[in-house]
Amino acid sequence: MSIEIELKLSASTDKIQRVKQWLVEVGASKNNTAAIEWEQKQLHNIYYDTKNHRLRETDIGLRIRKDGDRYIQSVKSAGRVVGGLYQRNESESDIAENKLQLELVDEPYLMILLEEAEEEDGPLAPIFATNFTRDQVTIDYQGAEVEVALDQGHINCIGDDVVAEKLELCEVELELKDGDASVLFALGNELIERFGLALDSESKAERGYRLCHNAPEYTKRLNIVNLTSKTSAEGAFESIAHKGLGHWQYYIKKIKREPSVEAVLQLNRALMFMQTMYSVFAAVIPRHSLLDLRRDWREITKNLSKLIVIAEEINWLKNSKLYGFEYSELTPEESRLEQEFATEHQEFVEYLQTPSYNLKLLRFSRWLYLKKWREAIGESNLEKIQKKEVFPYARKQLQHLLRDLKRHLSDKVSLTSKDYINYLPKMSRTLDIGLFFGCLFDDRARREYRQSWADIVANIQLLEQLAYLDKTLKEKGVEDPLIAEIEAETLIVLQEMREEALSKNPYWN
Ligand SMILES: O=P(O)(O)OP(=O)(O)OP(=O)(O)O
Repeated sequence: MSIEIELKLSASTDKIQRVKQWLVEVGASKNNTAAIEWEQKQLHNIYYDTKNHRLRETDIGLRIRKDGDRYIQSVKSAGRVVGGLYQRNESESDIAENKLQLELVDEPYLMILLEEAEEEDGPLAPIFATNFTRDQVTIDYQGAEVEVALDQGHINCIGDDVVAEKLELCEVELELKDGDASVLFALGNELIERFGLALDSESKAERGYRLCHNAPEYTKRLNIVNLTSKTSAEGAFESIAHKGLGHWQYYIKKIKREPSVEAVLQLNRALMFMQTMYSVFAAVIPRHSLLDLRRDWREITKNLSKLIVIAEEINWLKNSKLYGFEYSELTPEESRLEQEFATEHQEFVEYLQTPSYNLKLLRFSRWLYLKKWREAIGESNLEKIQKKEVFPYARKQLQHLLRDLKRHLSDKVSLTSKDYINYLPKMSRTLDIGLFFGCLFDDRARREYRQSWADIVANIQLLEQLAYLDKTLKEKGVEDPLIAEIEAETLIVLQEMREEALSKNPYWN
């Protein structure tokens, strides 16, 4: 079993030709000898799974590749994707014929998973195929050996669970064969700047499943970060950053495919999550090492901001209907929002293809992958933060938050809708911090405690929705006393809820 480290960039046919030409020039001028040698292959790959796609669920890709006269069976784990950089476990074995031979998988753990899937969920059968031409060359780039593959072809479904017939493939893959992973970022940077390629965090297998797996899509929510009490504060920071970035990437893939309001709201969640992370870890990760990155994310946020505002308004109107607030006067407003959303969506998707966005994401991925903050810390402090335990740190942060909550939401002060709404971002940040560190504490106690605060947040969101509805209706010359009634009731409920929430013993004590 080996670990594959690979940077993937999406391209177009003409860009691929230009990349090819450029690599010839770079290769030749470097060695000062003859042109680099390209190898061209026709690769035919069939991906297997059980009928209910059990392997997909376990994030395993199983395929047989036909490469000339060779048949190669490979199993890949989903691993970790940072920007377009993939780190995956991979097991490859030559097989005599076009037939799975699970006993050849050299990682016992993976072999057991595959055999179990077959025993419990039926035979492994072909699901989809990728057929592409690969132009491949190994270059020496800044002292490292990098295999560059230019892939062009298609993904096709096999069988009857078909969504669409064919998906085009056109991508550049940079695989590190020897040397430092930082070189992949440098080469990726060059390819984005020169040819406008875009980072791609969706593997061929993922795309194949999307095309051929007719399963309903569910909303993936940001959930608790996986930490143990042995994790250092620095390690916790990394896990949280990966979680935030993973959420961002997931919904970027979705938004590139379709104009989804939910995806925009979730992207906003990812941005808030990462912002909170920076402030919570200010004592661990020096602020000055973050300046450029924060500026980058601010600019990305700016490009998404209009879409966020429209998505929120669409969402408020939709939710209001669920509460029974339906007004024919608002129908033109809804259509206007839908239209604006479509236009802004188009613009944002175009922005996602620009070097400006892709270089920023690459910079962040590089910083995270290569733990670049360490350079700003200095030897002695580095040792300190590596030894700093997360548990006391987490407690301190949670305690600090509670003090702030008590100050603002004490049952002694009476609060208006506006006060609550103004406090909402802070409340949401508080819940995120619970996700950062929750894993370190008793799960039941944590859930119970969190629920009281989550209910408060849900009610404040209702107030926010009512305020928007009221304002929009008034603009149309409509007044509905029911809105004020529900608002008053919600304020009473919130008063009781905060009394109860504040009286509970926090789970970290
Ligand atoms: O040839 P590989 O192993 O890089 O695999 P692939 O067919 O390019 O697929 P992926 O998108 O998983 O790298």
